[in-house]
Amino acid sequence: MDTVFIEDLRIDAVIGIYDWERRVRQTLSFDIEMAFDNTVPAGSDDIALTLNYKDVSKRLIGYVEASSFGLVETLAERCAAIIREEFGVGWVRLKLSKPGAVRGAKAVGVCIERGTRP
Ligand SMILES: Nc1nc2c(c(=O)[nH]1)N=C([C@H](O)[C@@H](O)CO)CN2
Repeated sequence: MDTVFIEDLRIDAVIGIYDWERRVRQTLSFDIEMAFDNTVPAGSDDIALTLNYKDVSKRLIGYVEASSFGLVETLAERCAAIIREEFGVGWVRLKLSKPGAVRGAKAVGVCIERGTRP
């Protein structure tokens, strides 16, 4: 299975369940793997035939910056749905990390897989 990936995409957002978290923006990190047949664009060297990681990144940046969910689970689910529905991706693995949220841990968060692997 081929993939297109986005690693450590950092986006600031309002996220969290505590009162103080509703008043600040925190940096989140996204690691994303998306199933895609890369032989098609490779055969023509045509950007239009790719799953364009810049387009996906820009869409997520806009969405996440405007979001204000309590749970990382909710945000991860919405982002996975955008990738699948708007970019025609059949399978996605999305890890959403909240760096520094827990003392002693480098990061905490969730990893979800949605859709069917080709
Ligand atoms: N499974 C989760 N656990 C926790 C979350 C979360 O979104 N999902 N959030 C928090 C707080 O917002 C935390 O990040 C503040 O440090 C706690 N646990």
